[in-house]
Amino acid sequence: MTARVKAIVLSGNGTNCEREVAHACQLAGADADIVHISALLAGRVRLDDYHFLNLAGGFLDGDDLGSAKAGANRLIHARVAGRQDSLADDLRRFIAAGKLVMGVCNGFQLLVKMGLLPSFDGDFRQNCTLTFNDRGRFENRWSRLQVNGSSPCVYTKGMADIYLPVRHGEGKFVTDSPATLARLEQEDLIVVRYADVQGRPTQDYPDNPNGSVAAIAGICDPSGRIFGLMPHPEAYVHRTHHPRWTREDLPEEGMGLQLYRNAVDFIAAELL
Ligand SMILES: NC(=O)CC[C@H](N)C(=O)O
Repeated sequence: MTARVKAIVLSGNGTNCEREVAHACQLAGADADIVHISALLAGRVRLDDYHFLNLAGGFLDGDDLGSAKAGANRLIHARVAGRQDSLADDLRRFIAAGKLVMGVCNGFQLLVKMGLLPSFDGDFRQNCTLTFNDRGRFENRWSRLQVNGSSPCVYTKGMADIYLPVRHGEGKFVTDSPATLARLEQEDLIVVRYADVQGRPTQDYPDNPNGSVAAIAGICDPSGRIFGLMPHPEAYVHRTHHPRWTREDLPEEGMGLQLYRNAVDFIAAELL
């Protein structure tokens, strides 16, 4: 029997996209388990048994303290039952083993607030955040994304542009200093940028829905294996998810699925 790619999708404390993410992983050829975070903390399920960790969108802890902030503290500090390790220790081992982590929307906020992105030198230090949209309200709309073909990102390999929905109140990407932004640019860790109709990165609303600096919609770590983005790839895996599917001639497969396919293919080639 051939080995299968095993994806884990975390749920609980306010996630709401875990079923869509698990479905996308399955369509891409992986086995996918939705696992409540308490099962990991209780030691009933082990991260080690998986190849691909998915942090889904939602409203962790009701966005209290800022989106994903309380969730980040939980993952960093809570001990796994019967062990000295926290989930963050498990996560660091998972990452050191060359496994893949993708965070979408609330999951991206979680990765950034845990310091797992961009983690320039594997230092897991927080130097970016996602804060309130410039318009001061929740934005629910479709976005054009320009893909940086020079980035090491495993997930966007071979892709030039993507069309995906955003749904968030705190999607404005900012850095702690101009030096952090410069380094993200120099190392090509900015993977996707909000773009206008011509496909050019833009600061203008609504094409840039939140006012993110340098039109940043998603970034990766230097290995390209940890990736976070505000738009939702799991929400466009079929033609009928597209807002104009009854009027436009579209391929059967939605553009978001390729990100999951690239992840699963990478794992099959490198880790199985
Ligand atoms: N869809 C989401 O994951 C939303 C993330 C977060 N609750 C926000 O509004 O910014």
